[in-house]
Amino acid sequence: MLPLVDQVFSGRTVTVFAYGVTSSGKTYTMQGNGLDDRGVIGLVVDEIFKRLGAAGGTLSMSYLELYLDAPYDLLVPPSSRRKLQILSTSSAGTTSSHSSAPPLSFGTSIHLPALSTHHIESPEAFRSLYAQAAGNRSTGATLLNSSSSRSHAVLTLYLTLANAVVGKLHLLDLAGSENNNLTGNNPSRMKESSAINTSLTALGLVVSALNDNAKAISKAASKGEDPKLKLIPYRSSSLTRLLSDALGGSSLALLIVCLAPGTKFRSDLVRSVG
Ligand SMILES: Nc1ncnc2c1ncn2[C@@H]1O[C@H](COP(=O)(O)OP(=O)(O)OP(=O)(O)O)[C@@H](O)[C@H]1O
Repeated sequence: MLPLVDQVFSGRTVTVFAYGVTSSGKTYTMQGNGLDDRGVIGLVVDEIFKRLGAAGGTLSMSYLELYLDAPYDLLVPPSSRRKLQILSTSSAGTTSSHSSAPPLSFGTSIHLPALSTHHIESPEAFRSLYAQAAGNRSTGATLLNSSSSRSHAVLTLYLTLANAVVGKLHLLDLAGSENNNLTGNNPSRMKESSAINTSLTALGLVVSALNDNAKAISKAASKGEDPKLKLIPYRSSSLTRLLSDALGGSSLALLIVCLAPGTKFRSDLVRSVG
């Protein structure tokens, strides 16, 4: 993780995903279990604050969930919960139905004008805000996990350094891919499961198209030709749309694959690492 924090401090956009079948430990990996057993999020925030002392600068956060493919702000009280609008900036630089981007923008071409951002003064302040927000996340019981995440959670840390460098870190706890025969899902859980599986497929197709394009570019370069590039299907889900700036280009991503033990997860294991 430390090299990725270096990259955020040099102004890159970095994304860390926890991916895997339901109940494989994605939430545990990302958020840990208290101060003595910190997950990726707690460890990264502590590291950023350690470095901020020397570099000078500020840290802010936003935290949203994608539930049934729609974004909701986790940092507002549940009573104020409403679906957020995702706006795209056209190539001409104007935002459809909005003229200017918020100062801390989710992406250079994607904006969520109503998404709240919060300045964080210390790791303790972060922990308090994060704990409240994590409690607002949509969870439900399945046969495989009594507290299964029914949404993708996207925590974004916005770093603004004294030297004007701006870096961004997305930390994603993806909802788990699900086999309804194993989870014993009821009809509403099946609707959630279908949205989860559809968006994970969309993410896989984006990554696959990016890899194909990278290969096409290097093959064409070796022959001195122009590469034939595929259209990247960012618009096929809210997840890939939100992350369109973070997947590809000069951005970096790390996929943490969580594997569940047991023969019943064999095919999921093969798919996850394939
Ligand atoms: N490495 C680990 N050490 C100890 N407990 C773990 C570990 N990984 C997971 N667990 C426990 O296993 C259970 C399921 O883990 P978790 O909720 O993180 O799975 P998940 O992949 O996020 O599931 P879902 O996709 O259904 O939300 C939790 O009770 C969690 O505390």
